Amino acid sequence: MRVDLGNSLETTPGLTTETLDRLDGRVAAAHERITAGMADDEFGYAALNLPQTADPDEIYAAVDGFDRPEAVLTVGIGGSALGAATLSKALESDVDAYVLDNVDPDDTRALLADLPLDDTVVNVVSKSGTTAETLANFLVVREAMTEAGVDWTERTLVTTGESGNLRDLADRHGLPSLPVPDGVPGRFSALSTVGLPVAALQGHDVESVLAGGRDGMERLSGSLYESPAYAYGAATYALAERGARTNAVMPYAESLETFAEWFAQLWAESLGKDGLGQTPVRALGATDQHSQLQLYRAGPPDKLVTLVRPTERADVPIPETDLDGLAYLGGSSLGGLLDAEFEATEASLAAAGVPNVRVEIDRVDERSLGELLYGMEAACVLYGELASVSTFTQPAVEWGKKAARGLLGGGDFAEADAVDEKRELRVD
Ligand SMILES: O=P(O)(O)OC[C@H]1O[C@](O)(CO)[C@@H](O)[C@@H]1O
Repeated sequence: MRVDLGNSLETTPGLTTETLDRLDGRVAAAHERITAGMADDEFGYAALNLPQTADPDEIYAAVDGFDRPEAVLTVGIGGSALGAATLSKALESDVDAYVLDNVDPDDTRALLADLPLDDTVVNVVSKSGTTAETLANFLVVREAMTEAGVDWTERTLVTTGESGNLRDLADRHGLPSLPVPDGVPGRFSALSTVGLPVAALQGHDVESVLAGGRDGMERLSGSLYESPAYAYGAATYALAERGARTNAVMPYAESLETFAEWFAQLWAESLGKDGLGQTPVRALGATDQHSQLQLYRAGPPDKLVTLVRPTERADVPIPETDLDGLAYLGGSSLGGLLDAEFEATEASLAAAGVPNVRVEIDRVDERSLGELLYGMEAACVLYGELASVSTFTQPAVEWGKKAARGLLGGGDFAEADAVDEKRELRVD
């Protein structure tokens, strides 16, 4: 993973090399805190040890009991689904990967109708084992399998904590199961038993993903000038402090679209605390040049754009053409056009004084993905240290969970009562 901060200097909002030099002292102190937390496997900081503590053999052993399936369906939500989804979106496989991480009846019905239920492994993941959406979806999937005459106990892998509904289910039915890593919040668990089983089922090299994570670990240092992850974390923090309250993450690769979704949870749930934070926007290049770029260039000066690309990619030639005006495309290639668009967008933002940061990986493969995921996790931890927020908790999400549970009769919660007090101004 390589980071180029050049287009965040002298922009609006913007940084200077003096700013970064001053910040580097705080990065050194933050790095000391981070490494101490890693050394003690402290809650949260333990996530940054995963490339060394995750055991590929444990993951392979858990999935080896399944014949190579036609499809794998992940039933989970948030960090329990997005790490696996990022890897399966990015890496090609002849095992189709699906994710059920919402409770939309139309979508769920359509998905179950399409799935080869007798040749699908259901990968149900919940750290807590109590998340309503995940458990509701699992009950629906289990019923669908039963109605299709499929023995769901033969096709289900459970990844969950030491206790809870899912652990009880796995124990009761003797299901293959994996633990979740201790002290790791879900959004930081991609490089673990949470995010890697799908990659193993799809035939990807889990050890290479973890090796990429170790590459990222080795780059952590006491200076932002020596660590791409810390450079990104420090620059995004300093830009937020100066008004860049939005960070549009815009990968120029369809295979990295879900990475932007994974990043959004990591950034929002870790840093959105105490009235602070930086709003992650999921964007995609070149598509969103024709959708959001107008706002990024000519809207309020409150944004940073993170442009991500692989520097090596397979390509597709654009045929020569005799169509007037299109000759410049003929003989080029789609990858060449995409890279030209990347560089043009980057320059376009700079010309408008909009801060943007370039993040590049060699190619979209297991090792580069492992390093990218690890690098963004480390960047997030550093940002949290600099901002002095509680990076590894997410208390604000609990209110809504209690309200929904109360509305469904799952307990007596004041939050559910508050739903009835909604202020109305209806326009029918
Ligand atoms: O893995 P679990 O416990 O089902 O939680 C799923 C997701 O829900 C959250 O706890 C937020 O509600 C996320 O932090 C987490 O990734």
